[in-house]
Amino acid sequence: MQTTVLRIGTRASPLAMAQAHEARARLMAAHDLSEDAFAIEAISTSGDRIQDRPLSEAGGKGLFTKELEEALLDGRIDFAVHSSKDMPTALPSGLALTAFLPREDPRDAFVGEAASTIADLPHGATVGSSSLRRQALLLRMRPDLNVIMFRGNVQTRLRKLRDGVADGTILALAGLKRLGSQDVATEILPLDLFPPAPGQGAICIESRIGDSRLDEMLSAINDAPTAQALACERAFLAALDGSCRMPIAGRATIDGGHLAFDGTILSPDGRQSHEISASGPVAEAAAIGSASGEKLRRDAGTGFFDGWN
Ligand SMILES: NCc1[nH]cc(CCC(=O)O)c1CC(=O)O
Repeated sequence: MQTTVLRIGTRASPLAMAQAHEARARLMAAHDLSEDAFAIEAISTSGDRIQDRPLSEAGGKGLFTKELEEALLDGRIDFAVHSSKDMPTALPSGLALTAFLPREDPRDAFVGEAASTIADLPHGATVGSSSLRRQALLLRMRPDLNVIMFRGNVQTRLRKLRDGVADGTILALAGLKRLGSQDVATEILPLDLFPPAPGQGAICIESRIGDSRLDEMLSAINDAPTAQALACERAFLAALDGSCRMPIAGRATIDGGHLAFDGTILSPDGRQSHEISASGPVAEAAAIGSASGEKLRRDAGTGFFDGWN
């Protein structure tokens, strides 16, 4: 008989709940457990509450994770389920990312009202996105576009589109798929034109360091290639001091024991960019990521990073 209930912490948005359910389903399958073995605790975060300004101004990524991490450190939950893309590179001491689920499609999708593709949007059309990366990539493709801030969860953004607030928006295909809403995508954006954010499409689990019984359970659902790719992407971000304050794209792929990484940094207007491609053995995933970040930092020069804030 199951005696201890594992408490899963998650944000309350429909996408976050879908991710928590996926993590629970994988744990149930791996360990032959029933739903009763888990309790899902939905926790509201500052990132969910702040809707009136870009998160890059309000304090960045940690806004989606702070309250979950406090619950972990207080022992109110046993592990938290996150979108890796939302995770800061530095975690509070005592916590670690202990498992990654197999990565979903990392591509971005365009959801168009006025046209079904970015290329077909009328001159000067309005596209909503609060992501600095998506804003810069949009402007690189179409400098004529009027890019406006668009906050809120996936449903909120889709409602704003229907209300005519913008002619289109960009969302992660992974999120749309997890919500069963991939049909709203009118164009799947190619990786070379629209390189994804580090971590995009990968769900991660954060827990207390040293919880060995939990670590053993989680190791059964950890996807090694996703974990290796994320070690590289997060090291890249850390080397660039990756906050939400500049447009950064980065993606690693794993083929057996080999890792290939592509990274891009852009100016917010999309006019300037620096790119890197690197590869090597997966055992060096983090080293490849940080060397790539440092190389881009040198290529761009310090002015590149200071000029936009
Ligand atoms: N900041 C919101 C967020 N964090 C992760 C995803 C998508 C899902 C994923 O990347 O796994 C989204 C929504 C979006 O970008 O459309």
